[in-house]
Amino acid sequence: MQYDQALKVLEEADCLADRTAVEAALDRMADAITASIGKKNPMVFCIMNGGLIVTGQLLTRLTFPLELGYLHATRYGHQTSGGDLEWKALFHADVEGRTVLLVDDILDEGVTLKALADECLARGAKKVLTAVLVNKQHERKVMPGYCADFTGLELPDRFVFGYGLDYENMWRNAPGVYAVKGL
Ligand SMILES: O=P(O)(O)OC[C@H]1O[C@H](OP(=O)(O)OP(=O)(O)O)[C@H](O)[C@@H]1O
Ligand SMILES: Nc1nc2[nH]cnc2c(=O)[nH]1
Repeated sequence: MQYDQALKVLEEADCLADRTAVEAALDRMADAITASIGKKNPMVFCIMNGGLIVTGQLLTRLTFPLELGYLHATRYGHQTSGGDLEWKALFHADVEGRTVLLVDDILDEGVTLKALADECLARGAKKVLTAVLVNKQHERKVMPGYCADFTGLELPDRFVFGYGLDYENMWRNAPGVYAVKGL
């Protein structure tokens, strides 16, 4: 996307959660995560690329011992609807017997998070928990009622960007969660 076009996208977008709202959501998530697994010496996995900012900002709020790693899988690319999940980076850590926390930007249909959680369990993780900044509200989940263990924001069924979420690979850096005009 060209520079001017990208500026127009942000200008015309609807801000669904500004920086203050996102920060408050991250605070709430961190408190709930700490209460749940603060004493479990968990392995935390950032789901790349979208999970980068949420994971980073969440981690500075988690003041207990943990190990950090990343997984990379994608199913949207430049599209606004998902396809087959493609692994970009496979496991490089041993999760056997461990408590695992997967952190991502969004749970839309839940295909990505469920596949990664299933993979952790198949590799012997003792418990797998999931955390997302955004849950998109609709009835197309991978299983009825599928949701993350820790959710920051419940947002409507629109294509969103910012705080790690991209629109055509741009604006992951936008300082809020925005919905693309018309999408
Ligand atoms: O719940 P789902 O319908 O599976 O969608 C959620 C996934 O989609 C996005 O990833 P994407 O495939 O766009 O890759 P990216 O993280 O590199 O942007 C997002 O970061 C989630 O991982
Ligand atoms: N950037 C972005 N990625 C997604 N992946 C699944 N849903 C979305 C969305 O609304 N925005």
